[in-house]
Amino acid sequence: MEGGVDYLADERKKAEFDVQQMKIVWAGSHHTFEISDRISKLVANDPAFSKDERTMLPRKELFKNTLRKASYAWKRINDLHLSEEEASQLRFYVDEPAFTDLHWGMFIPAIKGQGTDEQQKKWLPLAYKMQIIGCYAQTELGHGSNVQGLETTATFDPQTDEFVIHSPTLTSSKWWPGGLGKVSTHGVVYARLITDGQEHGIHGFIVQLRRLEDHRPLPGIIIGDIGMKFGNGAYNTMDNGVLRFDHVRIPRDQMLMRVSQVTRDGKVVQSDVPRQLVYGTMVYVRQTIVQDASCALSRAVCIATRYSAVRRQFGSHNGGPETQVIDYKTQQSRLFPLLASAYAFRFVGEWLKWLYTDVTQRLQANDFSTLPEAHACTAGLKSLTTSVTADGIEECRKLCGGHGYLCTSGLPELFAVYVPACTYEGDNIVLMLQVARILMKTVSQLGSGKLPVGTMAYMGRIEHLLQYRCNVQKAEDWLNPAIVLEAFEARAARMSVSCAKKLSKFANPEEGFAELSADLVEAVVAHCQLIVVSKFIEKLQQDIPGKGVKQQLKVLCGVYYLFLLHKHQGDFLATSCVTPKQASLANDQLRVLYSQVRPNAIALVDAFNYTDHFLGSILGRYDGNVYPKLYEAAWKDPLNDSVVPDGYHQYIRPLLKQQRSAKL
Ligand SMILES: CCCCCCCCCCCCCCCCCC(=O)SCCNC(=O)CCNC(=O)[C@H](O)C(C)(C)COP(=O)(O)OP(=O)(O)OC[C@H]1O[C@@H](n2cnc3c(N)ncnc32)[C@H](O)[C@@H]1OP(=O)(O)O
Ligand SMILES: Cc1cc2nc3c(=O)[nH]c(=O)nc-3n(C[C@H](O)[C@H](O)[C@H](O)COP(=O)(O)OP(=O)(O)OC[C@H]3O[C@@H](n4cnc5c(N)ncnc54)[C@H](O)[C@@H]3O)c2cc1C
Repeated sequence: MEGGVDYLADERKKAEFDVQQMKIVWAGSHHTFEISDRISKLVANDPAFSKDERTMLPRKELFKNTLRKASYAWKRINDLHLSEEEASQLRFYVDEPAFTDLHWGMFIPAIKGQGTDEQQKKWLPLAYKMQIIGCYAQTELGHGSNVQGLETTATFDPQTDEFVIHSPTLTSSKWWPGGLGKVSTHGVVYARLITDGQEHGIHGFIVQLRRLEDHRPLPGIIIGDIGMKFGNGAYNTMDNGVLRFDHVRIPRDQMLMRVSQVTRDGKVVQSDVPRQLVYGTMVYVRQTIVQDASCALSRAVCIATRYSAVRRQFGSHNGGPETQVIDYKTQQSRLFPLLASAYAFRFVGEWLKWLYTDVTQRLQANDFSTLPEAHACTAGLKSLTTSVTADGIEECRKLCGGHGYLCTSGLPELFAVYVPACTYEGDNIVLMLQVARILMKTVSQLGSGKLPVGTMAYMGRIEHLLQYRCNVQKAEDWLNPAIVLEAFEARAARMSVSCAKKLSKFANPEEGFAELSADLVEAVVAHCQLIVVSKFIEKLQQDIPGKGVKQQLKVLCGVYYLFLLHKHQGDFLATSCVTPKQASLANDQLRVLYSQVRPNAIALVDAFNYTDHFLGSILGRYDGNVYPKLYEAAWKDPLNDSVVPDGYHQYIRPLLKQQRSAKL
């Protein structure tokens, strides 16, 4: 068989819904669809943004190429007078981690969130025009998760009205900040504030790192790249850096002073905003990471789904074509839950963006009441969605068999770029434990008359949820969203209450928390899955136009929650939320839903509207023309530049000769 063009054309004819309308649902609105469609094509059609050789370039060339692309992207953004939204879409579709991610994604938000109006006025215009380039320098060699444990010091010198930034130990060296190693001129540096010999916790400081004239480090600053990271190409386009300070002086007004101020005489004055706002940039980025999870997962799923329709293996009858691997039930049971998860994460990401916007507006009006909810949701959902996505990309690689292991499948690089999302912006377990603390606090306050709010509101019905009995009697009952929601609520509530009961037996609550932390993480997973399920169900209550679109989303929603129910049936059974019979009925219904996804699978991934450039995968090509393109690409590998490889005369020939003479 030559290529698979016909298979995908046939597949597209099977779709039972309006794909164009689904594209709009996926994008979020007509407006965002129009922008992302236009900008993704602009990037795809510009050879300057080609990614073809990325996995083959040595680090120095790779990095220089990233600089070239970033600078060209900036030129295009200015030449075309792109809006902020269009510019960020352009950077997204260029699809190459770069210092610009940290400049726009963390340095600017840190100044916006933690700087006073005056500081914003001074620094933001420079940053917006990229007259300075910034990074977010928090993590150190010795501490990342434990932010309170950071060792860099910022000591106020009242004589000169300056802070002295210093790295007192090797472990206090800043280590990991993206964009720091080779590019940033400035950084928001997190350090321990000391005035008059007293410590006042961790604060952010704007520190110039390199001279604007010749890019050399300023006196007292040692700076460099931390070295190669996992995978070819992948995150090695980023200059994650190391930074040490030897008594570097900065003016007092370069401490970000929205949360606390240091006066001319060295007094620390707390403003009325909570100190947790120092962590605000992380909350913002965690929220964007949840949105990004649906992008990364949908990309892998798009590749694996298209290839599964092209690939045939076994099952030929009377010389007819073999079976498309997508028709194997095992393939469907691994692939379709990931497809459903991509949609689920899209909608929960949309909701989280709304929540974050709402919290930001409240903060501006000095209403801090929803900050704990924002922290819990961003931390929990960041952990859940990145873990599922990282595992999901690897599963998609396996779903593509041997060819998935080739760099030209796009999957190895996608995995290597994506997998640190489980670590950066908060290690997933550390963040889950943050949510666990909030859950336990909520449970402990249940009798006090203080009603839980937001995503914890279901805990307010604890008596009912503890007595709940699921009344599913036949498989189709599992299509009822009210039944499903209650089952997920009861499971999450019972797991939390069970942890709280065990905790209460410890004389020392901290000891108990440490001892039970693995169980607590499981309760948090149940709570976060409930959030995702409930936001998917809420989405279905909206008016969704387009023939068959809502119906397809209903099917995907069912796949999402029934797959979770099946995978975690141990939880549901152990907490007596469902009986073994009901769990078995759920699985029967899940199989029915898989067969409803099957004819629509290709159209459902087409709805992501990804260009071949963005997908970067021969297996995931829109036209399905896989084999000729794989064959063609092999010959482009530098190893095939010559028929006889370099090293033949030195290593192969002597070996063969030796074996020949041994025979003789
Ligand atoms: C279509 C769309 C596409 C979009 C595309 C966009 C693309 C996106 C891609 C993004 C790429 C990003 C590139 C990578 C960047 C990586 C950057 C980093 O890693 S940078 C480095 C990232 N580094 C990390 O993430 C470090 C992780 N570690 C931490 O965050 C903290 O150390 C800690 C939270 C674990 C503990 O902190 P500690 O101080 O010991 O705190 P305690 O436990 O004692 O709690 C005290 C109280 O505070 C509360 N609270 C806590 N946090 C927050 C918060 N954020 N807020 C509010 N509240 C918070 C807590 O609940 C408690 O409340 P209460 O009980 O008193 O009421
Ligand atoms: C690609 C990449 C980019 C990054 N970019 C930046 C950046 O731009 N700026 C920046 O400042 N930082 C950056 N970081 C650093 C990143 O934020 C930290 O690595 C991250 O927060 C995890 O911290 P850690 O390395 O200290 O992990 P550790 O906390 O040392 O984790 C090690 C292990 O210990 C476990 N563990 C730790 N604490 C606990 C606990 N209390 N209970 C149970 N288990 C625990 C963790 O689960 C993990 O398994 C980046 C990191 C990466 C990988």
